[in-house]
Amino acid sequence: MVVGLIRWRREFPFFLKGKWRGEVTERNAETFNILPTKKMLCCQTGVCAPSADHWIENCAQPFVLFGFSTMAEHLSQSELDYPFKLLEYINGFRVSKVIFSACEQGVFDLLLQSQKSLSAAEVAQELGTSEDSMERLLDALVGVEVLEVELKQGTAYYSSSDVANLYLAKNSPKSLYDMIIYQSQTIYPLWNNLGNAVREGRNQNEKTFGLSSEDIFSAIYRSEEEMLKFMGLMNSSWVIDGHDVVTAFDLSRFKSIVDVGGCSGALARELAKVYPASTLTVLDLPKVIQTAQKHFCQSDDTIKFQEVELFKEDLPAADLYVLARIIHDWKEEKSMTLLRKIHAACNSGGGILLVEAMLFENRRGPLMAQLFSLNMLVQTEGKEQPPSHYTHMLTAAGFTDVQVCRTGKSYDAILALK
Ligand SMILES: C[S@@+](CC[C@H](N)C(=O)[O-])C[C@H]1O[C@@H](n2cnc3c(N)ncnc32)[C@H](O)[C@@H]1O
Repeated sequence: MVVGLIRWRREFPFFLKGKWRGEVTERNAETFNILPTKKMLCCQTGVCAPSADHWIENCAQPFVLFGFSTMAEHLSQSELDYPFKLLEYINGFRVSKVIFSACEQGVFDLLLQSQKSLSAAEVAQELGTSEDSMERLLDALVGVEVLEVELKQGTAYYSSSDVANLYLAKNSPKSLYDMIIYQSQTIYPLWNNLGNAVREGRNQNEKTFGLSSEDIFSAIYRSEEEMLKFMGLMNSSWVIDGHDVVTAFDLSRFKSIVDVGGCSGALARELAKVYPASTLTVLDLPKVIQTAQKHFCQSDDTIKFQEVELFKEDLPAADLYVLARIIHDWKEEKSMTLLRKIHAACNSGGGILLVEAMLFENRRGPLMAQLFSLNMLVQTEGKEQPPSHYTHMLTAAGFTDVQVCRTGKSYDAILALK
């Protein structure tokens, strides 16, 4: 038993909500440096943590959840008595579907707009659904703590939680609606063929959508509607993760920044907010740039867009190249070609920032990155990697001074210099 962690748990009520029921054993303590004096946890995989306080404030909570709750080999005695966590995982797909379905039906938007709690009959009538089915859906949403319920004279009245209003309502500035729609309508069918992907070792675009598994972006952009949905997915990630990623390092010395494969421009906008003295240019395929300009541009945009076929055309010179979720799409040789090309185009004294969900070196997590890697299997030709792998690739492409920063959220950053 590790005293430091027990103290830490007492101080963070979040951790006591019953989400994690495992004991800390010597073995799972190995995954982290546990610092009893600081009463905090820190990853031991060679990453930078600016300070203990930074970890406590910014990193520790989700990090710990993913780290500890997924180590099957470290299941505690209580988990052996009754497999709470295992059952939660086994039913995880149902929880996802409850949230997906409620978003698709417009439940969260209706509850936000109504300004008062509504009965299942009222929600069903407004949304044109079966009353009994809607009541079950609303109850399940209460169970997963995104709705609240109150009984008045035997009738249940449902209202949104703050979390639902902020992240699940379609028009909230922090809405994850587009992410949910893509997960529900594209990722979920692909994951239905996960077993096949594991057997065959390749993506499931052909089996799922009848499309060639060779050209991954032709499959992803198979129609204008699919392209918009994918771009919406990419866009919504940076609404919640963008700030942490762009402030992982001080990038203010790079006066010209190019976001390579920058899609809707969401991450470039975050960079522009934090580094207003730098110019920001988004490079992407012509049809993506045109769609970004048509559907994602904002009136106060300072970012520029440029159509480039990354593997066929020259790249513009710049001080910093940002590659967010690019390397994880491709086979190693193709990624190396791109990294070498960027190194050649980069101004001297410039650099490259890789943004990816990075695996732990010891292979024990984070669960989110492990799941993303399986997602790369079913949809692309790439995979997620630990920092040492990216470091090796960057060094082989000619970059030096590689620094890694774990944000403690879904995406991490690596900066290297020319
Ligand atoms: C996984 S997405 C990442 C998007 C963005 N960086 C982000 O993190 O939100 C990969 C991006 O690379 C772009 N891309 C793929 N192949 C490309 C190519 N050959 N030339 C230019 N861009 C390409 C895609 O259009 C897409 O925007």
